[in-house]
Amino acid sequence: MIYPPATHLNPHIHEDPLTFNPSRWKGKLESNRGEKNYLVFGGGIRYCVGAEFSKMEMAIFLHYFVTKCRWKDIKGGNIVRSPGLEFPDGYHIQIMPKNIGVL
Ligand code: HEM
Repeated sequence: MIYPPATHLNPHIHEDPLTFNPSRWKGKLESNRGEKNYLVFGGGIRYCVGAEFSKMEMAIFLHYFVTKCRWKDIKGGNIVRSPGLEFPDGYHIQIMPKNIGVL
């Protein structure tokens, strides 16, 4: 049984692993078949068939979200890693179009 956080959150493998830094992957994940230190989509012959679709979908979503919207924390947002990522109190945000003020 593989325990992905053992590598994903290991500071000897990934510098400052809890910092949001998408640029850390630049030039490192070229095979698109997974590698032993990046197991988000599994690896080897059982590598996720939806990996490229999911990455494209997330990139499109994030692009529109940050260019068209603003958001404000409302409540929650406490993170528990056990080993998956969980928000026990939820994470509520208010989303507004970028050109309209907060009501
Ligand atoms: C962020 C989204 C996704 C994540 C994190 C993810 C993660 C994974 C992981 C870790 C595996 C390997 C499981 C194992 O080794 O036992 C896997 C396999 C698989 N995933 Fe995904 N997946 C995602 C999205 C998708 C999507 C959108 C599809 C379909 C359109 C999909 C279809 C599959 C299939 C069919 C397998 C089995 C491949 C095989 O056994 O040959 N996944 N996924």
